[in-house]
Amino acid sequence: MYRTAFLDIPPLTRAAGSVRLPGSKSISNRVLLLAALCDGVTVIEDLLDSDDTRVMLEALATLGCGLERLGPTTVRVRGLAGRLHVREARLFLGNAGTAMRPLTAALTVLTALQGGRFELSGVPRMHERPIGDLVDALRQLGGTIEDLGQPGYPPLAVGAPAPTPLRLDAPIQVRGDVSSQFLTALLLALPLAAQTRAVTIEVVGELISKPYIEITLRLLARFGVEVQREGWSRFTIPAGARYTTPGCIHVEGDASSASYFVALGAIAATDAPVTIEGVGLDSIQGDIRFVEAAQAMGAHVEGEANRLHVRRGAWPLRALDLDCNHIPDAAMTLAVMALYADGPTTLRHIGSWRVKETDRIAAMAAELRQLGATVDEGPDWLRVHPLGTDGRGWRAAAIHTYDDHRMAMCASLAAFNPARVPVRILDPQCVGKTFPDYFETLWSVVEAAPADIPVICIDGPTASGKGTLAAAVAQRLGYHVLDSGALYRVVGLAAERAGLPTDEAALAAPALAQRLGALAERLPVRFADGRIWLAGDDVTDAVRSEAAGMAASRVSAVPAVRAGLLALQRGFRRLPGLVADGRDMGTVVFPDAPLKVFLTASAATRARRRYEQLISRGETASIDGLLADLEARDARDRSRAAAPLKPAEDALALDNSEQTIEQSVDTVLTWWQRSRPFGG
Ligand SMILES: Nc1ncnc2c1ncn2[C@@H]1O[C@H](COP(=O)(O)OP(=O)(O)O)[C@@H](O)[C@H]1O
Ligand SMILES: Nc1ccn([C@@H]2O[C@H](COP(=O)(O)OP(=O)(O)O)[C@@H](O)[C@H]2O)c(=O)n1
Repeated sequence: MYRTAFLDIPPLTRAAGSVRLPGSKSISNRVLLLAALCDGVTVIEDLLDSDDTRVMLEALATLGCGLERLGPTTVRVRGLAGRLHVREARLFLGNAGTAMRPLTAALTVLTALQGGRFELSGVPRMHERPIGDLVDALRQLGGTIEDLGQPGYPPLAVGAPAPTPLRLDAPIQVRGDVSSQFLTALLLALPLAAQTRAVTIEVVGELISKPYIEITLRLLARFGVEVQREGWSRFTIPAGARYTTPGCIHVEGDASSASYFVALGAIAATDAPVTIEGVGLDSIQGDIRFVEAAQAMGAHVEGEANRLHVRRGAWPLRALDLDCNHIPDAAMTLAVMALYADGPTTLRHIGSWRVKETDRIAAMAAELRQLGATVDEGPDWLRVHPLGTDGRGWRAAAIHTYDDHRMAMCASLAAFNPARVPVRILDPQCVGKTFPDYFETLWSVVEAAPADIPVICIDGPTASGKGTLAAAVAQRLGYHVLDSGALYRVVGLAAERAGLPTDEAALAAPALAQRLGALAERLPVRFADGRIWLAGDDVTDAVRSEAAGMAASRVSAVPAVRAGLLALQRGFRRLPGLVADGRDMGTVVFPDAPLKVFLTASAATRARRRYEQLISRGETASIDGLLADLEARDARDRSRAAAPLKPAEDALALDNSEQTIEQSVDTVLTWWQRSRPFGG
C-alpha cells in the first residue's frame, strides 16, 4: 500500500493480464458478525484484509469473541453463542458503515436481553453519516440508545445495566430510502430476539440498494436463518431462529472492486483481455450487475462463474442514461468511464452517494471538473459530459480523494486519457478501506510508454549522499530505486567469484574486458526487501566493503561492462516511477529524465561521512586513507573515456556540504514539484 502524500500515475496506454481481487467488504463484515453471534467455530477464508474489516475484528475481539488468524486472509472465529462476555466497552469503528450499523443493532438487542452498556464511535466523517432511522427502529423495539453527539448520528451508547423488555408484538418499522444498511442491521441482529416468537420488520418508503439486502438474506441462510420476505417491504424472522455455523465459509472477490478492472478492460487498448479472478456471474453481490452497465457502454465482457474477461468493444464508449439504484457503489466507476463516451452520461437515483464516505456526488463532480469535464449535478443524479478521445480538453489534475477509497480508484482510470497527462491521486492510502494493494494490482496489468514513466537522476561523486537522497526521495513519491553503483559492485564481486582479475593492468586486455561485459549483461542480480542477491546468495554486506567499492570503480571504467549493464538499468524504469543514483544516470542511462540532480559535497565532508558510516557499522577506518581513496576514485570516474562522471547539461547542481539530509530531500522535492504539471 502507498503511504505517500500523493501518487502520480503516468499516462497509461494498454492493459492486459490477470488480477485477483480481495474479498468483498460487504460479505466479509456480515460474515464476521454472523460468525461472532453464532454458537461454535467458523473458519472464514479469503476474508478481506482492510481498514473496515480490521475495525470489525477489533470490535469483536473486545466483545470477547475468540479470533485466530490462520493465514493472511483466513480467520477462525469462536462465536459468542448469543451471550455477552463483557458488559461494557468502547468500540471504535473508523469509517466502516458495515460495522457501525449492524453492531449498533446487535448490541442493542443483546443488552436489552442481558444488560450492559457499549459506546460506539468512529472517525469524524462517521459522525456525519446518519443512523437515526436505525436508532428509531431499535427504540420502537424497546432498546436503550443514547446519542453521545448530534442526535441521529454516531457516537452512540447502547444498553442499560439491567435488561429491558423487547416489544416484539407489532412489526418493527424502518425506513429503507436512506441506506439499506439499516434494514441489514436489523435482519442480522433480530434472530437474537426471535427465539420464542417470530419477528417482523416492515420497510417504510421505497427500499434502495436491494441487492445488498439479498446478500444479507443469503448469508443469514448460510448461517441457518431463513427469513421470509413479502416483496421488499415485509421481512419475517421465524420463531426459534438460531444462527448455526456453516463450519467453513469462503468470501468471494469484491464485485465493486472488480468494476475498476472491468472499466480498465473497456477503456484500454489491448490485444489480450483483462481477466478478473475471484468474482464472476455466480456472484451474490449486486454490484456484479455493473458488468451490464459496462456492456451497455461498449465493454466486451465474457463471464464465467468465478471469473470475468474484459476487452475494449465500442470506442469511444457509448453514453448512458441509467438508474443506478441497483449498483450504488460501482456506479461511481461509470462516472469516470463517461469521460471517454460519445455523449453525456446521466447517472440517476444515486441519492445514497451523498451519505457515503463523503458526499460522493459533490466530490465526483468537483474532481471530474478538475480533469476538464463539464458536470451537472442534482440532489440524486449526476451528468458527465465526455472529454473526448482526441486529447483535447483533458487537464493534468491533483485529485482530492476525501478519505474515500472509491474516489481514488475511480480517478486512476483517468490516466488512460488520450492527452497523455499524468493524474495525481492525493492521499492514496485511502484505498486501504477495501483494497490496500489497489495500485500495485493496477501496475500489474497496465503499461505506459517508457518515456512517460518519470525518472529522477541523482549523479555525483562517491559519498556525496546520492544513495541516501535517492532512497528518501523515492520513499516520498512511492517510486522504485536504482542503486546503479551496486550493480558495478556486484559485477566486481561476480568477476572475483569467476576467478577473473580486476586490477587495472589485467583489465587492459580486450579478451578480459569482453568476458566482463558478457558477465555484466547476464548478471543474475536481484534486489528484494533491501537486500541484494547474486545467483541466490545474499551479497548485501559483501558489496558494501571499501574493497568492493574500489573493484567496482575499476570494472566500471570498462566500456563493455557499462554497455552490458545498460538494458538491466533501463529495466528499472517501471510504474509509477524511478529514482536512479550513480555517475551517468542523467548523461547516458536516462538522458530524457525530467529531473537530473548533480550532487556534490567537499572531499573533506565526504571522507568524514564515509568514515562515520564505516565506524557505525563497526568497521575500522582512517579519514586520511578514505580521503585518498575517494580522491583516487573521483579522478578515475571523471577521467575515464566511457561515461565519465560529469553533470548532464540540464542537471541542477546541489552541494549538500552544509545541508542536512532532510534539507537535501526537500530541495529535490521542490524541484520535482516545479517540474510537474499539477501546479502548487
Ligand atoms: N545531506 C547530508 N548531510 C549529512 N550527511 C549525509 C547527507 N547525505 C548523506 N549523508 C550521509 O553520508 C553517508 C554517505 O551517503 P551515501 O548515500 O552512502 O553516499 P553515496 O551513495 O553518494 O556514496 C551516509 O552515512 C549518509 O547518511
Ligand atoms: N552509474 C554508475 C554508478 C557507479 N559507478 C562506479 O561504481 C563505483 C561504486 O559505486 P557506488 O555508487 O556504490 O559507490 P559510492 O559512491 O557509494 O562509493 C563508483 O566508484 C563508480 O566508479 C559508475 O561508474 N557508474
